[in-house]
Amino acid sequence: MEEVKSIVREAFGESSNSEGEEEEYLNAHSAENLENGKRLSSESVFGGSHNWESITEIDGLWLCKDFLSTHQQSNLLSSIQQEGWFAASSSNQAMRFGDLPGWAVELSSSIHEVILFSNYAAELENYETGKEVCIFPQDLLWREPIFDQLIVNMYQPTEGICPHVDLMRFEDGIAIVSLESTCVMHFSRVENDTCGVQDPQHKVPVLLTPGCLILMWGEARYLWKHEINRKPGIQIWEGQEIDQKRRISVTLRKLCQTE
Ligand SMILES: O=C(O)CCC(=O)C(=O)O
Ligand SMILES: [Fe+2]
Repeated sequence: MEEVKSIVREAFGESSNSEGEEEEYLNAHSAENLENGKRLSSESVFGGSHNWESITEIDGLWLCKDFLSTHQQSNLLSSIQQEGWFAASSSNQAMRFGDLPGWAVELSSSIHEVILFSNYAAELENYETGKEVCIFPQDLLWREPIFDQLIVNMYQPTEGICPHVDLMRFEDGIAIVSLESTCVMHFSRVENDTCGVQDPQHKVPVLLTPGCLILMWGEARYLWKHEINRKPGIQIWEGQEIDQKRRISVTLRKLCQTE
């Protein structure tokens, strides 16, 4: 708890409030509602309020549906468009390593800030309820830079991505921002011969809505494959098939250090 407070102080400056007032202020502004470790609300000093959902079956998988406002989504889309990466119809993916475009650096900072506040809210909840909740581990949050690799994917309505675990040349801690078409991402456990009891067909669906952010770390990053199958008949949510349109995703990762 003290450690988190000192991190928040380091990032946002020393509060002139007394200890009690500071606690009261943060309680009022950052922690609201946690049901069985599944939902968490936090309001940052930047005025944004964010709701997080943990996918209970998968450790290290968090979804923030309201990460980007409609306005922020259109700004992000126009920054991507201005890169001119998708001007040729043959091109549907762009990758950058090291120095990322300004808008991607800003996006990374805003992911960092939102997690920082939400982790703080989670710590307050942990403190009060005795439950352990962590949206993104501190060592990943404070690495420098937080992300140094970017992939922007543009998918036409029936296109998606096959089941995979992201390459081991990337560190733990992956963030994906989803834009345009809503879709369902499915997670399936990496096959493991030593635990043959698991149903190989079992898939965990996660609804990605425009402007949402997903975080994958730990088990979610290493022990689960993720995929998006947008072929007819697969994109079903609550019994309804979701109409598929063009979709753009922004994936941020950190390359492993090579010595
Ligand atoms: O488009 C997405 O949301 C997923 C992208 C992805 O999984 C990847 O690039 O490794
Ligand atoms: Fe991936």
